[in-house]
Order: sequence, then C-alpha cells, then structure tokens
Amino acid sequence: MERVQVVVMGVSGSGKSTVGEQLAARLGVPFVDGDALHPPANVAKMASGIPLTDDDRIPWLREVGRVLEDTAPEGVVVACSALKRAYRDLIRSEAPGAVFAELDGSRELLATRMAARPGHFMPVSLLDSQLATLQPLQDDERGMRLDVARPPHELVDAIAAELAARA
Ligand SMILES: Nc1ncnc2c1ncn2[C@@H]1O[C@H](COP(=O)(O)OP(=O)(O)OP(=O)(O)O)[C@@H](O)[C@H]1O
Ligand SMILES: O=C(O)[C@H](O)[C@@H](O)[C@H](O)[C@H](O)CO
Repeated sequence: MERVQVVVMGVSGSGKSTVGEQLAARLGVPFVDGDALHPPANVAKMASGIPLTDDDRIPWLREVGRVLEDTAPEGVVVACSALKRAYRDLIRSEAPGAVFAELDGSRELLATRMAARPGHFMPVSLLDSQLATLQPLQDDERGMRLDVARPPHELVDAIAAELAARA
C-alpha cells in the first residue's frame, strides 16, 4: 500500500475523531487525534468559550504536520479541524503528501451532535465561530468532501475508495 497521510478535517462535532479512528483501523495505520496535540492553554481557552486565534493555532498546526510526516512509514490518519486554507498550507509545508477528507454538515445537525456528546471540553456556543472560520477545501487541494448525515461506516468506505482510486 502507498503511504497514506490523511487529515480528517472539519468543525467541532463533524465527526473527525469518530470517522478518523475507524478509517485508521480500516487502513491499518495509527490514528492521532489532533485535540490531544493542543497545548493545555488552547484547550482551556476553548473550554471557557473563547475561540482560538491564528497565533494560538499556528504552532499546533506545525505539530500536526510533523505528526503526519513522522509517525509511521505506512502513514497515519490525523483528526484536525484545519479550518482555513492557510492552516492546510502550513500542514502541507510539513507533510507535502497530506490528503484532506472534509466532513461537512448543517449547523443544526452539528449542534445536535455536539449537545448530545457527554463530557467534551468544547461548548456548543463555539460552533458559530467554527463555521465562520471554516474555508472549505478548494479545488486545487488534494482531498474530498463528505456529508456527515451519512453513517460513519459509509464515510469510511467512501474515503478509503477515494484514496485507493488516487494511489
Ligand atoms: N456520521 C455520523 N453519524 C452519526 N453520529 C456521528 C457521526 N459522526 C460522529 N457522530 C457522533 O457525533 C458526535 C461528534 O463526533 P466526534 O466527537 O467524532 O466529532 P469531532 O469532529 O471529533 O469533534 P471535536 O473536534 O469537537 O472533538 C459524537 O457523539 C459521535 O458519536
Ligand atoms: O481549530 C480549532 O478551533 C480547534 O481545533 C477545534 O476545532 C477543536 O479542537 C475541536 O474541534 C474540538 O471540539
């Protein structure tokens, strides 16, 4: 198998962790949750309802890129919001082979899923800022966009098929 360096991206509640973990298992590569790479100060900020700034995110995005590049020779799946084009450019500067799978959903569906999720640090009140910050994947970026109204196993199938078609 070709080396796979996949970023499962999207706003909070879009299913990055759920889909990313299952995709990694399907591909037989490690899974890393980008939330675990945030410095504690970033998590504390989000938990108190304050959106992160570019300055908060930039060192974290570099780390995401390094993890994509260095984790394992067979590749890795990383869950990372990667909301702006410039953020994805930064990740690609560390990991040029990165492919992005963007999880898209309506505000209503995302808010419902966030509210139903117990014990997570991210408040639903930050969803609007996440959506306002999001710059969807552009045509010249390697990747794909998927509708999160579909069940996780279908999303995993679709991403795996697209990766296989590109290999
Ligand atoms: N495709 C799906 N269909 C139904 N429920 C889903 C789907 N994807 C995720 N969920 C559920 O929605 C909630 C949010 O998913 P998850 O925590 O994976 O999102 P996330 O993007 O990783 O969020 P965050 O970045 O805020 O941690 C979870 O309770 C999860 O079980
Ligand atoms: O860039 C950001 O604002 C963050 O990465 C968020 O997206 C969260 O970490 C994540 O979604 C947890 O809810």
